Amino acid sequence: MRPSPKGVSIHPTPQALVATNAGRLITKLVDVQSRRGEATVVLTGGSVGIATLEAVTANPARTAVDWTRVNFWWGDERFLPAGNRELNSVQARQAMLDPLGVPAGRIHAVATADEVGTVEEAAADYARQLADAAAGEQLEAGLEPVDARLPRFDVLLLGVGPDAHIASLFPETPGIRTVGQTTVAVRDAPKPPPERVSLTLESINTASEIWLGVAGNDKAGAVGLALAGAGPIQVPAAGARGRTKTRWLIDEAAASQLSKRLLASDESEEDED
Ligand SMILES: O=C1O[C@H](COP(=O)(O)O)[C@@H](O)[C@H](O)[C@H]1O
Repeated sequence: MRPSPKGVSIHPTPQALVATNAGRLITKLVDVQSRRGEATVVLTGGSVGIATLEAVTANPARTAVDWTRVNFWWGDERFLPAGNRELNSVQARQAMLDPLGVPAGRIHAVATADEVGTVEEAAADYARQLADAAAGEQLEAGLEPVDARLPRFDVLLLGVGPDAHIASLFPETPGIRTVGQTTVAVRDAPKPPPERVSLTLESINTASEIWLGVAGNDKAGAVGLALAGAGPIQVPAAGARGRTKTRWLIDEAAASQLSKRLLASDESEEDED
């Protein structure tokens, strides 16, 4: 890995990127579990997101995590019938949740299109699931909430689209502008399928750590703009900010449009931990 701007890790290949991300996730979960007993992760769909889960499953260190005590949520989901292979939850189950034996009660998926009638109902149901989990966490574990409507998210994984979308928050759309609610129903998404459910940006930013995993030349413009400080309505990825840490975990191709100023900045350093 080469020296990078603060908070950015640049890996030579997508394979190196996902292998390293998987190792980081395992280490993070071991750390949170040793402090708190259980941990909560928000998953993403997309190329790097799912490959990272496959790499966790393949990593011998996975056995250091108690997978029966990790809670899983999603940053977004496509509104499709149960079992559809385009569902982020179906891909995650196949890549990691099923092979690692995560109990069903720890998996908090968005309702599918055959469970509820509309994408708005699915978004409302997801908000209720989140609020119920938050209430349970406060009652049972006595955890001080970051936001009373949401459980505590230890790590929230995000992919970034070529248009700089994160979760299902696309540039210049109502979803990225939504405030005052934890989830949002998305219609007319520019990337298929058009109907989706997403956490809002304010929900995403309650996470302790946000890790943006990005690979490929087609994402270089989005990464360059986000790290140059663009506005979140035009460049949603620019708006993701973890409470304690925001990590950009990217490959050389995705880093190819980072500004020279950023790469040469005094903040340039070897990535910590
Ligand atoms: O549709 C989606 O796309 C993004 C990015 O996916 P990628 O394949 O371009 O990496 C993903 O983060 C999101 O969860 C997913 O629903």
